[in-house]
Amino acid sequence: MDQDRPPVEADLSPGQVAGGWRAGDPAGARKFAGLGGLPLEYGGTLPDVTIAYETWGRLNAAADNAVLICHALTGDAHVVGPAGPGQPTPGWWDGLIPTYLNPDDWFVVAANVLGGCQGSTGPSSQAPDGQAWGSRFPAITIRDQVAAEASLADQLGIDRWAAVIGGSMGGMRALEWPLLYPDRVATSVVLASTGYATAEQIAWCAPQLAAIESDPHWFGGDYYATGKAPVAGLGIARRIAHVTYRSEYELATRFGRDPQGDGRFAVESYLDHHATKLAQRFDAGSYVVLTRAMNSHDVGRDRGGLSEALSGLKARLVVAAVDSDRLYPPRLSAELAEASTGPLHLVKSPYGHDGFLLELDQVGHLIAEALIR
Ligand SMILES: CC(=O)SCCNC(=O)CCNC(=O)[C@H](O)C(C)(C)COP(=O)(O)OP(=O)(O)OC[C@H]1O[C@@H](n2cnc3c(N)ncnc32)[C@H](O)[C@@H]1OP(=O)(O)O
Ligand SMILES: N[C@@H](CCO)C(=O)O
Repeated sequence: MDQDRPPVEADLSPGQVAGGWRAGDPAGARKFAGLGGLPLEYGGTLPDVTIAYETWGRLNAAADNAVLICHALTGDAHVVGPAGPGQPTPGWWDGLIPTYLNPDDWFVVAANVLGGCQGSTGPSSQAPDGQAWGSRFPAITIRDQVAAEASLADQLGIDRWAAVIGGSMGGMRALEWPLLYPDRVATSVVLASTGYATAEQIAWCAPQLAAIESDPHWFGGDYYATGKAPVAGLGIARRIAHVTYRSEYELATRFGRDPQGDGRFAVESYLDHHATKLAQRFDAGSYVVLTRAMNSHDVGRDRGGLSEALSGLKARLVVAAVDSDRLYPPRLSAELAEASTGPLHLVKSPYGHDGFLLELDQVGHLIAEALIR
């Protein structure tokens, strides 16, 4: 089998989850906050919630220099790196700190999202009975994820964020923050995101969920104790998703119809590579839970619709779209800008949705400008 193709079976060592971090792994720069029970939007309370986070800089005496960075679907708290012993990996937004967010000025916080697999409570975490939550992990929403971040902010002594910044799923949280907590956010920066998951976004997620859930090693979500993991299904999900993260133009000009010696088109090999990489670092259960949370996203829910929800927004909203983004097309960001009566910023990029991660100079300048008080 080609080494870039995820194996059909992943044999795991005892206690290991394919991808993802587990208690006992080196924490590196990560810190952990025990939040206790978290009431959930759909009802019930998730007990013993832990949120993993990293910080850069210091909270000033006025506690008015705190900035929250919200990661996207497969990101984590490690925005930039390396950041210390046991943390050799680069971050997913390397260069943002200190170039555009100087820790001499700002206290920057990034948390692994609720439902994730990089130290925060998710389906691979232990439930009170000592077994992994697995299929028992409750359905969560973007609002639940923001509520967990608010509880973390309480623990850190942050009453109000100078800015909450995020792209894609992180942008959903950056948008929900000032709606759930109007007095706790000065500025929200929402990148390559939307006010609600559209039919097409939900549609792209459907085959991804089906791929994972039909993997013979999924076991209804309770694979954690089996010694196997649904890496084939997760890899298929990533291949589908990754095409939506890039533009047709980029794929055409970068890969064309180039064949490889092994019979694959270059673009097939590229997708295989990303599938393998994700399966090595991410938990399929978290992928499912977080995908469903994104599908639930609708800031207009129980608030009279999008325009009504945004009409009373107290925070300043900075909205930016990537001009070549086919997953979160600029028209969705334009709706946000219009409803909040602000401008729509366009990031110029050939890369598509991932442009919010790759066009660091444009995005960094936007963030730095948004932070000018
Ligand atoms: C260290 C960590 O894992 S931290 C991870 C934390 N989370 C995240 O990063 C999530 C957000 N990140 C992402 O979504 C993506 O990684 C992005 C947006 C940063 C990727 O953006 P890009 O820099 O454009 O990478 P790109 O899509 O071109 O992929 C490059 C990889 O494809 C490989 N590749 C390129 N062409 C081919 C090909 N024809 N066949 C096989 N592999 C290929 C490259 O060798 C490279 O491999 P590497 O990443 O193992 O070094
Ligand atoms: N490449 C990003 C895209 C999701 O918006 C991620 O994997 O998190």
